[in-house]
Amino acid sequence: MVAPATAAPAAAAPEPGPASPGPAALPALAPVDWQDVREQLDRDGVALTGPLLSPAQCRELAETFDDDGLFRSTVVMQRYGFGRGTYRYYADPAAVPVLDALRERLYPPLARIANQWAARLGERTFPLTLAELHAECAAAGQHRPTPLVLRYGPGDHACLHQDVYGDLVFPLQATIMLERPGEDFTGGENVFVEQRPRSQSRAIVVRPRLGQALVFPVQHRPVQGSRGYRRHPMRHGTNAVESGRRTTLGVIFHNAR
Ligand SMILES: O=C(O)CCC(=O)C(=O)O
Ligand SMILES: [Fe+2]
Repeated sequence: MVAPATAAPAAAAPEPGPASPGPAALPALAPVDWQDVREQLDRDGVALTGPLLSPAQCRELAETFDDDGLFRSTVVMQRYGFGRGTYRYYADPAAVPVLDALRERLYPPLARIANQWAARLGERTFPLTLAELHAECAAAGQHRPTPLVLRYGPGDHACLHQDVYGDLVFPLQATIMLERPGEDFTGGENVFVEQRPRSQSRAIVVRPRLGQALVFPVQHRPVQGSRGYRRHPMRHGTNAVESGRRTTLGVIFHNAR
């Protein structure tokens, strides 16, 4: 179980930013304690940040769900056996300022964690800018943006899955809670299952609050064993919503084929 992070550590210095915060200024993103994220990932396989987005920014993003012009495709999950509920892929994430700022600012610290994992597992490393990652995706035939907004009503849920969209997979992703658990909806917890080689799998349940991000592995994470690091495959999903409306933002960094 991951303890809910509520307040930013007092010692975190604010990042320099524009004097008048516009929608893309993300003043609340500054105090992310990346060392804490790293430690949570190492310990639990999943990390919960402090609030990254203001309630107004969450509302703005949740409202994008109803703007048909913003999306390249819409997936009704029950049609594919993915669960129940609807998600929509943004046609151009850069056209949504809060989303664009969020992924640009999450990517470099996540790439540093990804590269530490790569060293542990003997895997490839990743560039430190999203533009370079996307250039590599394009060279691999992966052109389509993957950030998405998901909406669930009562009974809706997401089956356990991995967000792999091609050969090039950036190993970490984030999900941001855009509504208030306990107020806007009940149920709908984020669920993770970690497969432990030659052992029983472990389930993790997390309840992010409004504006908080969950950071977790797309496919697997390195876990220290007696003879070096081993891969623990992980899948994620969403428990059924009991009441109300639940909207989240999914930020996957690699593009799709
Ligand atoms: O419903 C959720 O919060 C999980 C969404 C998800 O699968 C994702 O962000 O990749
Ligand atoms: Fe997902």
